[in-house]
Amino acid sequence: MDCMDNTKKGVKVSDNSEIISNGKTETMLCNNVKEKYDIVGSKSSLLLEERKSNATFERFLQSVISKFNEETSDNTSLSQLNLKIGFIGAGKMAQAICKGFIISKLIKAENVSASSTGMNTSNVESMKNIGVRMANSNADVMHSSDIIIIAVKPHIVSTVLQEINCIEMKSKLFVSVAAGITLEKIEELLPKNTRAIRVMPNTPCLVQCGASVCSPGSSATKEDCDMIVKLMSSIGICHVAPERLLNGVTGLSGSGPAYVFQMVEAMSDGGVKQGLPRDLATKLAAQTLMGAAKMVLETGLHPGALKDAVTSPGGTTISGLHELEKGGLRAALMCAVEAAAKRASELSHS
Ligand SMILES: NC(=O)C1=CN([C@@H]2O[C@H](COP(=O)(O)OP(=O)(O)OC[C@H]3O[C@@H](n4cnc5c(N)ncnc54)[C@H](OP(=O)(O)O)[C@@H]3O)[C@@H](O)[C@H]2O)C=CC1
Ligand SMILES: O=C(O)[C@@H]1CCC=N1
Repeated sequence: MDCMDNTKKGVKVSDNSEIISNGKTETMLCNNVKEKYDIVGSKSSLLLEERKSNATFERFLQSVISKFNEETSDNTSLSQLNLKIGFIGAGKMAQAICKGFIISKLIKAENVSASSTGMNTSNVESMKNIGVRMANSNADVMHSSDIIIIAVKPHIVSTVLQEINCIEMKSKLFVSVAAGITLEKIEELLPKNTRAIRVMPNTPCLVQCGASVCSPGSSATKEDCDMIVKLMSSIGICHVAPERLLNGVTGLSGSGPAYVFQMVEAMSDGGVKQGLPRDLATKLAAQTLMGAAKMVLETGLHPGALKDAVTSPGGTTISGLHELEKGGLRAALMCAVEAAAKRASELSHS
């Protein structure tokens, strides 16, 4: 979606599968309007000039500012709800979401509980350190929460849902982040008409830069979906999409951080081979990836156009790009998304 277009609001999964965001400005890394102004106004101004007049730029800034104000008041009203959130599973994804919510100040740590097997004491300690109450059982989490986030491995989901099925859950909203586990399966394992939503998040939720997509179940209301979009948007971006796209989302943004971590590691290795100290090489690699990603999001320009702007005729970059082509980087990334999506689909049938 073009970042100039901040006028779309509301959440819906339309019949023709159009995906509409919550209207939040799609600049994950900038929660601060001043920062947005600085970034758009300086670093990428040359690129912006190619496609935007000053008047358009002003409109863009205005929309960013009003969006920021709207988001702030939205978050305030949501935090006033004093929502009680429970995590069944206290591992990597639960911690990323949970810490993200607490850092965003949308949810108070004292309103969060979590359960786990208890065997991984570092998970327990990590949750306790951020002020989350570790419950004695999954049932305890259920009783003390309005929204229950299922964050166990996919093959454990059935066991957990069967275990808690006996509890009164009319007033509860279920959110599953488990890869591949369909809403049909989740709804089948819960009492009829239970409100459920599937979300595919990613670990950068921890640093408010998550990319999430959610699909509402058959009994979830628009209000339920809006609430989850708002919650997940407090820790990144969140779109609503038909469930049939979720395996693809899993292959792209769910698993994607791992692909990028490998790229950072490999680029850092390249720097070290050129004699750079490891710390500096890793920092430069990560900052370069972040900066490039931010330019895609902030300018709305095609990544190919941004690539061309780095690449001087007969210069250094084209030599590097040629090597990436020879190594099949683009095909490898496409295959990675495809393979991970296929695996998500297998999980739904296992
Ligand atoms: N990691 C990621 O990047 C992403 C993960 N997901 C999904 O999130 C889910 C969790 O993955 P992840 O956080 O990586 O996995 P982890 O292994 O880190 O966490 C799983 C958690 O479930 C707990 N657990 C296991 N059995 C039970 C049980 N019977 N009752 C309660 N808790 C239990 C574990 O307990 P203990 O702490 O004792 O081991 C652990 O805390 C998966 O379904 C995955 O598909 C989705 C998007 C991204
Ligand atoms: O690897 C996995 O199965 C999970 C789901 C998406 C990211 N991690």
